[in-house]
Order: sequence, then structure tokens, then C-alpha cells
Amino acid sequence: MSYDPQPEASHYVAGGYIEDTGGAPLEVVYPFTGARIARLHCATDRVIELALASALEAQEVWAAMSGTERGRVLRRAADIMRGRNRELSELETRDTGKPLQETLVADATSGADALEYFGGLAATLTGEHIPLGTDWAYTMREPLGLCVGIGAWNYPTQIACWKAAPALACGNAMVFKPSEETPLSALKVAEILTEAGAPPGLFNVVQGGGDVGAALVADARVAKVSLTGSVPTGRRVYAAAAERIKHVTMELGGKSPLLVFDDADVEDAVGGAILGNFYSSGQVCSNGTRVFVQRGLRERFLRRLSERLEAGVVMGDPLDEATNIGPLVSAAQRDKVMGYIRQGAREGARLIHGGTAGPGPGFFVAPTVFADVTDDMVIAREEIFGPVMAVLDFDTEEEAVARANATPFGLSAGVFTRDIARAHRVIGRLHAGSCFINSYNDAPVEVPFGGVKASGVGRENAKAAIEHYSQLKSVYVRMGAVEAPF
Ligand SMILES: NC(=O)C1=CN([C@@H]2O[C@H](COP(=O)(O)OP(=O)(O)OC[C@H]3O[C@@H](n4cnc5c(N)ncnc54)[C@H](O)[C@@H]3O)[C@@H](O)[C@H]2O)C=CC1
Repeated sequence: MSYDPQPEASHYVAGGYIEDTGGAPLEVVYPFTGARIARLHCATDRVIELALASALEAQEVWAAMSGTERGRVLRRAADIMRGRNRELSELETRDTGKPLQETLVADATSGADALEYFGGLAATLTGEHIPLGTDWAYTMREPLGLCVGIGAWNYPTQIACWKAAPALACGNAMVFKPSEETPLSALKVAEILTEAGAPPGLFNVVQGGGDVGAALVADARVAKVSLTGSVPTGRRVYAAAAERIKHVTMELGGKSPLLVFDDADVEDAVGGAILGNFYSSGQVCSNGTRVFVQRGLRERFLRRLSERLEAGVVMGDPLDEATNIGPLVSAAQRDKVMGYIRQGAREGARLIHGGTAGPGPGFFVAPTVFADVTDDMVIAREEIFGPVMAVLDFDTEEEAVARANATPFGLSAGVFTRDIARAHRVIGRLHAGSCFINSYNDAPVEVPFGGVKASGVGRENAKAAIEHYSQLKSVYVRMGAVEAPF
């Protein structure tokens, strides 16, 4: 590591770092060693007020610029971010514990994609002309105003950019609160936007936990709240936003099904299940953690899965690029995941691989596979958010679809089969927002991402996100006399 992860100050407001040591201390721990790497302070009321006020001011300036000018700033930010990818990836690895092998390709790069994509769209956000005989109407696509973004700890840079890029492209300003577990990289996103030419205050970062998030959501000047987090938090934030009829985007948790039929390519299906359960040590909301395998393929699937885990897992120092499994974000998350593993064993699931914590002081959990899991087991019902795969058996397509849908969540779903008609038929019947055929967990910026049912409201990425950061104004234009009844 070539630099100190300790930022200049805790918050980024009005185009620069600010500190208020009156806020509760916020310790940042490297999940590989458990050692403190930075010390920040939670935002005080004063910091929150400064952030909101400066965002309101910046928004007016920003919205008055042309889409082309706004887009140029975002695309410049994308280039700066790509140029600093290694440094940003190392910081992300320190903050989250995710292997550098991953952060080099999935965090700042994904953030840069969002800035580039929405930078490109900014100039195209127009209304329409509606002819009505001699009269006519037109629509204008307007920004919402001041948006609040609240992040989870698994993809701090990506989450900040997936929210900021469409918000700013539409002419909004944002106050972003990262997860208190991973507060560092959003500050870099703010620095980069300033360097790219964003007006001071356009994108502010304030630190803190749920209370700081709640204060932002409650503020009457905030027009929209976009949260990435768990379903219980989503429920609270959605309710608070409803008090003032605010717009919301809710990217929440899941317990997604991955259906593997007898005719699937077993290597691809195993690969999909690995990507959909163990990437980022399983701390991915869209993970396909209920792997339904048709009975005829089950033993081969489990054998190849075990062999590939046995031969392929490199658990260790996340800054070593050979490492492909890092620690979980915190000791608390490790303990929670280990609790689920014990629960799975108690409920009678068959442990095929892993099941242990460690090694060392880091918050590791070995990639874990349970077979013979049944729908009623807790490990098949609750989001674990760790490297725990539940393999369930099924006989018929009808049965698999019904069981896959029997969950309050609906974020993602996948199907592995060589039968193209079945693939589309099954996907058509699954209740999920982000689906995959013979693949799992791809999330390019061009494709809408988000859930149905308890997994969320709204979509991130793609043109769909524009709908969630802008509103239409309709203007009726009468060309003739007004004929009033009296
Ligand atoms: N659908 C998606 O796109 C994604 C969803 N997630 C979900 O996030 C969860 C894991 O992340 P965590 O950080 O543990 O989630 P969390 O729900 O505990 O916290 C999320 C964020 O909300 C804030 N918060 C908590 N209470 C609040 C309140 N009352 N008002 C305003 N803000 C509040 C937290 O400080 C944090 O920044 C998992 O359930 C996962 O599935 C994670 C990544 C992506």
C-alpha cells in the first residue's frame, strides 16, 4: 500500500473535506487483520446541514447547465477514476476486505462505467411534442432536486457511482451516506467529481450510521432517497420517505434461486453457482443462494463443485492478487454467518464443503456448501450475506418454479439448461427483477438492475434509472380562444 487510507477529514462537503470532532468516533478496520486503518467522526447536525445547504445551492447551478456540459463532467470523472483504478482498488480492498483480484475489475471500474454511461445520456434527456389538432402539448424532463443516497458495505464505490451518476446526469445534486462499515471510498468519488469540474456541493459525503441516514431522509428539502441495504432498513427508510411523499429507489436483499436442469452443461452450471455464491465472499445481494439441482444431475454437480472448490479456493491476504476469497467485512458479519452454518447443520443439511471460520485474525468464513437442503430450513429462507450455498433437489420444472417463487424476496434468478425454449419459459415465470440464462450475476451498466416483491422498488443502471431521477412536466398549449361555460 503506497499511501495512508486515513482521509484528510471525515466528510466531503461543498467541494472539500470538513471535520467536526464533535461527532461520535467511527473506526475503520481492515478485515484481514482486524487493525484500525482510519479514524473518522460521524456527522453532527452542523455537518448534515452544511451538506444539504451546499447541495441545494449546487443543484441550481448544475441544473442550469446544458446536458452536454453536465455529461462532460461525468465522463471526465470516469476517465480520472479509471486512471486511479489501482489506488482506488487497494483502498476498497482495505475498506471491505474483498480481494484485490476482484476490486481491480468490479468496483472503481464499474463506477467509471456508470459515470461514462450516464455522462453520455445527459445530453439526450429531452421531452416530447404532442400534437392535439390545432392545440399541442409538450413535456419537459426535469430533475427532482436534492437526492439522498445511502449505501451498503459490500460495493462502496460502485453503490456511490450507481446512485450519483444517473442523479447528476438528470441535473440533481446528491448527499451520500456510505455504510458506517466502509466509509472511505465514497470520499474518493467526491474528490474525483470535484477534480472533473463538478460545482462545489454537487456530491457531498457525510459519515455515520442509521441515525445520520434517518436525519437525511427526514429533511423536507430532500426530494428523493435511494437506498441499498437490507429489507428491514428498506422498510424503515421507505416509511420515512412516505411521510413527505418522496421518490424512492430501494435496492434491498434477496434469497435468489438458481435452477440447474439435468441437461445443463455441468461445468457452466457449477461455475455459475460459484460466481453466484462465493464472489465477494458471498456478500452480494443478487446471489443465487438457493441452488435447485434436478435430481439426475445432482451427484455430478456436487462432485464437480467440491472438486473445483478443493482445487481453486485461495483464501488469504486480499491484497495478494492470487487470493480469490477474502474475509467478510466485520467480525459481527462473520459471527452471523457462522451462526447460520451451525443452524444448517442442526436442521439436518449435509455439509459438503467448508463450514469453518478462520484462518488468522481476519474475519474469514470458508466457502460452504450444504446439500439436501429443504425449503423450510432457515438457511433456505433467510438472506445470509456470506459464502453459504444451499443445494436443493427437484424433479419437475413445474415444481422448481413454484418452489423458487415461494419467497418474499424477488431480486434475481438464474436458469442453466441447454433447452432454449425451457430457459425462456422458466425465466418468464420466475418472480425476479434481474435474471440470467446460462450465467449468473452479470451487472453491466447498460442493463436495468433491481428487484420485485420485498427486494425493492425502482431500477438502477440503464435508461430505466433516468425515470427514477427525473420527473415530467406536461405543458398544454391552446392556440385558439378559451371557451368557458359562463
Ligand atoms: N439490492 C441491492 O442492490 C443490494 C442490496 N444489498 C443489501 O444490503 C444488505 C447488507 O448491507 P448492510 O449495510 O448490512 O445493510 P443495512 O440495511 O444494515 O444498512 C444499509 C445502509 O442504511 C443505513 N441505515 C440504517 N438504518 C437507517 C435508517 N433508519 N435510516 C436511514 N439509513 C439507515 C446504514 O447506515 C447503511 O448505510 C443486505 O441485505 C444486502 O442484500 C447490498 C448490496 C446490493
